Amino acid sequence: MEINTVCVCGAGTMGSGIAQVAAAAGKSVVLYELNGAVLEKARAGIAKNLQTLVEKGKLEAPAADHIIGRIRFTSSVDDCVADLVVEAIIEKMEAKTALFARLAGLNGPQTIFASNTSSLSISALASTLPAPGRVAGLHFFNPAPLMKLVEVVKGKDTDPAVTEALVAFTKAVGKVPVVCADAPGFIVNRVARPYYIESLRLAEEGVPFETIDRLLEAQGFKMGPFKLMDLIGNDVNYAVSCSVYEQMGNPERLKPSNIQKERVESGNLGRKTGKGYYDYSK
Ligand SMILES: CC(=O)CC(=O)SCCNC(=O)CCNC(=O)[C@H](O)C(C)(C)COP(=O)(O)OP(=O)(O)OC[C@H]1O[C@@H](n2cnc3c(N)ncnc32)[C@H](O)[C@@H]1OP(=O)(O)O
Repeated sequence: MEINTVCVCGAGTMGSGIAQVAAAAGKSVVLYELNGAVLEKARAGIAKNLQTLVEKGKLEAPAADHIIGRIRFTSSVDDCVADLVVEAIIEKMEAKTALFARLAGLNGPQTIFASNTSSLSISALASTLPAPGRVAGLHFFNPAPLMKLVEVVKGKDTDPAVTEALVAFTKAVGKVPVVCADAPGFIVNRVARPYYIESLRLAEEGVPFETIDRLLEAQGFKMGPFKLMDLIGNDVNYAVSCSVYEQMGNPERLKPSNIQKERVESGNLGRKTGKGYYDYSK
């Protein structure tokens, strides 16, 4: 079950990063996004990332051209035919199931349907499709071109051959796969939840978020929790917080914070909107 062609659905931060990673590894990629402005931003972002690598001497200019040339940017769902479909659209189950149902009708029986969801149940997503055995999780981390880990999530019906194919694909694109069970937040988001939630509690109690970030970075964390939430996107992080909280039975210790909710409602989503906990507009 070799994966040579990849369709990435959703050209936001994660989708464009995954498309870049797959194209850089020689795969033929379709990047599908309905919103033309988002698609254009993705094209410009990938071109800029590749240009930066060229300027640093890490990539030859012709190789950069080949990488971006391997990505077909499209707003037409009819182009979404591939060996592997990876969805990285909005973190809502109904949107994901509707997309996969549509794409199942376009693709052949061998196509693998993978979700980059951070926390939604892969088994629940698969159960709505005609071939649940072809569905799995393929969870990249932000920024996808840099972060090595990928969680390969087995749903209750995922065919073992599909898991194997995704492990091989992950390695082929230069990442490190970890196969995990379909549990709330999988591994990383389950373990990381208290990093955010407890930091938000401290902020609610009046500790400045800059101080919390500074202290944790001084302890060796690459990014303090507030900088990291701004990188991930406060909308994404809040959706994951709510999803893990609900799936774990609403324990007080995992209750999402109003501070997160307020950031989402005010549109201060982090780096991608120019403002979150910090201001990136300057
Ligand atoms: C919500 C979910 O389900 C999943 C998630 O995504 S959880 C979040 C997971 N991500 C993390 O935990 C990220 C933690 N942070 C880090 O690892 C690092 O801070 C970082 C890699 C993002 C940046 O590294 P840094 O050393 O702090 O900063 P910086 O010096 O600016 O960057 C280091 C290199 O990365 C590159 N880089 C930084 N951001 C980049 C991006 N978005 N895309 C591509 N390259 C990037 C820089 O150009 C630089 O390259 P050189 O070494 O060639 O100069």
